Amino acid sequence: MANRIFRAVVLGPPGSGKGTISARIAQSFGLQHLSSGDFVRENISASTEAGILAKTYIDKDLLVPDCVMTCLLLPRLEQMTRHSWVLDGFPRTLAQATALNDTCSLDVVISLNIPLETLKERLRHRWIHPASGRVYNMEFNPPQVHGMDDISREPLVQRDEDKPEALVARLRHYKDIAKPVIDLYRSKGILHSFSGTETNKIWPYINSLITGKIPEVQGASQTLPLHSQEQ
Ligand SMILES: Nc1nc2c(ncn2[C@@H]2O[C@H](COP(=O)(O)OP(=O)(O)O)[C@@H](O)[C@H]2O)c(=O)[nH]1
Ligand SMILES: Nc1ncnc2c1ncn2[C@@H]1O[C@H](COP(=O)(O)OP(=O)(O)O)[C@@H](O)[C@H]1O
Repeated sequence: MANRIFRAVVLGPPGSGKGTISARIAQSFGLQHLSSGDFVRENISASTEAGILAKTYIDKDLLVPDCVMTCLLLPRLEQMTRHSWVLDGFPRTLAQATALNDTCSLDVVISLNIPLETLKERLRHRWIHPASGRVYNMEFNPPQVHGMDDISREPLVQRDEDKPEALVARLRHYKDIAKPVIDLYRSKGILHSFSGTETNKIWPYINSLITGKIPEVQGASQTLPLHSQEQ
């Protein structure tokens, strides 16, 4: 468990492994894992005002507007001033990065550079358990029982936005809006970029980066829920 507050953000296009790597960071270092996609999906399931609004954009394969995302995310982060966390999926735009900057300071920003063909292939095989946000890949981390979540045994689904026809436009759009965010964190001196086609090969480098940033971390710690609801 970290002895001081530590905050990391993981940036990357859809399918780059933000969720997978953030879950490993959370588990290895005892941090909370916060996922913007999960927040959005929770709000859609709960039919909150923000969730209903967000769904109208997601249904059109669009990003949720900055003001909706910041209203969803920032109050949660403000409640977690005494917790260390790793955040994936936010910020995605410069406006979100600026709003985050006004709320808290970050120790590390990890940017994942994964080739386009690899992203397409991964997302084609990505299946999720909607209720928990648990993510599977039919090749990389298949479920124990085909098509079923390992814990609840409920059916897995493929998200509409992961279907091949929606993918290329999504990935192109990511590049355009991510550049100023990456430039901002590079100028602050906290950006660390990792390239490759396999999460398992990138992971040791990320692990050693974070170990170096929080030397007081006592190695692998307790297992936490991957998609934490903690306040
Ligand atoms: N084949 C393969 N799949 C991976 C690898 N790393 C992650 N995945 C899978 O690729 C998909 C996208 O990963 P995810 O963490 O959801 O990416 P995100 O959209 O950036 O959060 C998921 O189905 C993962 O299980 C890898 O190294 N190889
Ligand atoms: N920071 C954000 N800004 C705008 N929209 C977001 C943000 N995070 C999540 N969303 C919306 O929720 C959807 C699902 O998010 P996520 O699970 O992070 O998907 P992926 O990593 O596959 O893009 C996104 O496609 C987008 O519409």
